[in-house]
Amino acid sequence: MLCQLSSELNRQIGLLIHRSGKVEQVIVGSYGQIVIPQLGQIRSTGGRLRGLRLVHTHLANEDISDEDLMDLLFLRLDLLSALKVDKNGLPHVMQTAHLLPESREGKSWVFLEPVHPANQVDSAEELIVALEREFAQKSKSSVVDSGQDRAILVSVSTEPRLQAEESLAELVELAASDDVAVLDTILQRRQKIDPRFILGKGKLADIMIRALQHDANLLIFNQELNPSQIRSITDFTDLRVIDRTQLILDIFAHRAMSREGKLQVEMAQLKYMLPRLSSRDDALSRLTGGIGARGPGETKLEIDRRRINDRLARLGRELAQVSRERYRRRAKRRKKDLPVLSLVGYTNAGKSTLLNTLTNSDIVAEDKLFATLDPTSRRLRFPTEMEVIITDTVGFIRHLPAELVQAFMATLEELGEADLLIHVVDVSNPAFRQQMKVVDTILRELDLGDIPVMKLFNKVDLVENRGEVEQLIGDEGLLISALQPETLKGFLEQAGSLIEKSMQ
Ligand SMILES: Nc1nc2c(ncn2[C@@H]2O[C@H](COP(=O)(O)OP(=O)(O)OP(=O)(O)O)[C@@H](O)[C@H]2O)c(=O)[nH]1
Ligand SMILES: [Mg+2]
Repeated sequence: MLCQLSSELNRQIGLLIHRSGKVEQVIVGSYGQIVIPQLGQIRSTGGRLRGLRLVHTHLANEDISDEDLMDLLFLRLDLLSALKVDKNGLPHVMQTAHLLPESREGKSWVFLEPVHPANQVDSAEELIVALEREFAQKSKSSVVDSGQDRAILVSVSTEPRLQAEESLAELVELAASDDVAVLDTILQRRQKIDPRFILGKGKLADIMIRALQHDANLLIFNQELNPSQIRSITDFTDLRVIDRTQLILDIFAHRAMSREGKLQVEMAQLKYMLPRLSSRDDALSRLTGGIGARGPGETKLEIDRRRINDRLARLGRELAQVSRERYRRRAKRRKKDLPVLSLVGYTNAGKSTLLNTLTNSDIVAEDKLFATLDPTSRRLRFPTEMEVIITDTVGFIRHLPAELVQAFMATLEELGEADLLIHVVDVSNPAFRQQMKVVDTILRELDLGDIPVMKLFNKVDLVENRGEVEQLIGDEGLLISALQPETLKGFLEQAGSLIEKSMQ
């Protein structure tokens, strides 16, 4: 009957069929194609596939087309069948394609043997159940914790390859630091970045396939996305989409311990959200699911601009209060007139570890980016009996979100009181030169150019060719390992005499 009607109308007709057998939609197309309407509301089975299969007619004896396959892919249809109609309006042959849990020869779909509908003996329902099971098995092995976000990281870059790769590697670390399971990374280098989708539709389709095969629920982009980009990519892929800034903000939201830190992070999150509120729609509500939703997230849907602005004003006042308190504490410390030595450096360079080793302390130091958010101070006694205050600070990172720079300005301002800055560098990181540049730039921006800086090249125990590194560094700084106290002697001597000089 489908074929007959289709033939009489001279238009393709399609049926979207639920697994229960119920026909969900009848779609009437043109002679050459049908357009499937938005399926948002129909999703019901909760599996990896959509729970709908499409059976539609082809009038010109054409095979399943690329457009058909795109529908199969993007709508995650259970099956897609094309029913060829002959000149008399009778069914002629049926072609069927379905998605694969694992790509074969670069293809993520496969065709079944074409059959005449009258000879169709295989059960579509059974095939779909088997497919679902395979998808589930394929992704089960890598599921660590069902509550964990499972992400594919995407970087579209105009930078040279090496730099783009390093930057993506850093995104992987950021994600891991936020307890996100990284399933796959995609790096694309382009001359120009697509303003709507960031990357080409073909590549986006590729990402879709991988997301489906890995059972990912999140896409993390290495560049900042504007609200409409988030929306178009979300609509296109049906995945939650966030950018690097949101990821960093989320890490900060997790880590902030002190009242001041918490206030600062909330402020940064709200500031980031504010311009993105203009398109009050799905794009935002999707953000409430996980990353990007912590901190001020829960009531996001009802919050309007004014309430955010009110909240920001209040946070500003509270922060001012907290900084006054901190200032008083600092003044007290100053009275004792102990010299201050501040550790600065790229995140994960080993600042906290060094402070621990030097002062026999036990502050948090771990292999995560932004382990330290709240500044910590300790007393340190030099072999010469001189006593100083040593402070640990939040680590720096390239493209530090502007909102965060502002938020942490107050904490970083304290660096202005340091008598000596210790720039800790992770020399075992291939990107250490670039990381140093980032730190230098931020120090300049903070107007700390006048304070003497001493460079410590840390983690030398991880370096394979020590001689080479020694040559590379020359007298730029000292090679140390924060884990090996015996390597710190030279540092203590130099720092001691530098401070004594500066005190005279
Ligand atoms: N092998 C080795 N590992 C080190 C050394 N110094 C630090 N680490 C490790 O590097 C990781 C990061 O150290 P942290 O002290 O937390 O680094 P940080 O600079 O305070 O980092 P943030 O607070 O995130 O900015 C930890 O896992 C440390 O154990 C070192 O000299 N050698
Ligand atoms: Mg630290």
